Amino acid sequence: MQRSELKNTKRWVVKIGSALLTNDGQGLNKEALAHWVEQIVELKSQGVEVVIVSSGSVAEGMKRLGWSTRPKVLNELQAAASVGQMGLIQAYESKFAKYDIHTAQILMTHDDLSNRKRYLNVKGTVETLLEYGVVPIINENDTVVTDEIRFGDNDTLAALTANLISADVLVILTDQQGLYDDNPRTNPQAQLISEAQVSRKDIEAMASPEGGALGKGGMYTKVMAAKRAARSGTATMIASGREAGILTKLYSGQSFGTLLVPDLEPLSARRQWLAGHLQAKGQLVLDAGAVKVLQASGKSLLPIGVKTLNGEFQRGEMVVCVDEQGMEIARGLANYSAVESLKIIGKPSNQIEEILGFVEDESLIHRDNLVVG
Ligand SMILES: Nc1ncnc2c1ncn2[C@@H]1O[C@H](COP(=O)(O)OP(=O)(O)O)[C@@H](O)[C@H]1O
Ligand SMILES: N[C@@H](CCC(=O)OP(=O)(O)O)C(=O)O
Repeated sequence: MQRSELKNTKRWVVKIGSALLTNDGQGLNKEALAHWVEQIVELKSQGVEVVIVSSGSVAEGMKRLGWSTRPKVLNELQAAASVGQMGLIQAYESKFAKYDIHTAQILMTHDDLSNRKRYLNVKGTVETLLEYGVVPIINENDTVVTDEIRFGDNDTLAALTANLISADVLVILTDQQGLYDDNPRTNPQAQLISEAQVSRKDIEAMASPEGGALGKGGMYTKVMAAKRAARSGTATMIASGREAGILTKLYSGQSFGTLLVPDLEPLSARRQWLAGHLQAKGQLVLDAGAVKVLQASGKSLLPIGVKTLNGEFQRGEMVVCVDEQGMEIARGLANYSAVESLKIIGKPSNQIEEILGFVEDESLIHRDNLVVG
């Protein structure tokens, strides 16, 4: 994708980060919010469907409750989120109402998306809202998630949303001009990267997880979000929400921010869902031969190629496959529970029946349920 092609795109996810929305902690910046709404209305008039992923509930809640530092206790964070979400949605709803556009609040958790039925349900709802010209406004359902299962940052949620609706473009608006070759907060000499292929390994190292006082994930989660978004062929742009008219400038192909081009083969819709299924229940450590086979041929993973395993997974649950150095190679759904798998790893598949007394499949993970990379 080139910048000049952006004006032919039809479906955008726009993520607006906490750092930006709240001017790094001064409560919701309603003037700026009105300006982004105005631009989204302009995009809609050009035929672009837009979904907003908006942070800011915790920051706005903190301001409403008179708290000056982000609480560490989960229940306090959740309380702030539930208070602040009211202000956030109210602000979007009232700004869009001026243009006779309806908004819809969608609060999601990772749990919702990892359940296939609920995932398809959310997808259907968002697509229906878009058909009716409504602007869905998505945030994490902060009040119900616990530390272990929360996304935390909204970059990941925005990328999964882009996968969910096969968006053409994911725009991540933040408080910097884009991705720099080093954190500009700590290195004033850092240079802006205007464009990069998403598969470039060095961009991860440039992006630090250190953000501002209220942002979560820094630039690292934005680069990882771009990689994730590329699974649905979605191009990502990281840009400054402080730049006047940024969304319409990007749409018209002007060179602002960082364009991360999806140069990887898009995955099928089901594989995207599988890959986005973050809650792995276990880990399989593969030998070098199995690593090679998975990477080169897209074949199923046989028990003989697994050296050890960790975790207490059941049949059908997600497991991560790593090499002997601990690097993730693939992830997929296990055909056998951890207890059963322990008995058959390192063994040829024709011994499964003798060992377990039954055979679910000759593979530990079938290729249809396996996502490599
Ligand atoms: N390589 C980099 N380029 C740009 N910003 C970076 C980089 N590495 C880290 N950052 C930091 O990431 C911050 C943005 O992330 P974050 O604070 O989480 O904001 P948001 O709430 O918009 O997600 C920037 O303010 C900057 O300090
Ligand atoms: N769900 C949280 C957002 C978390 C967050 O700050 O994310 P990010 O904007 O990616 O730094 C909120 O609304 O406050």
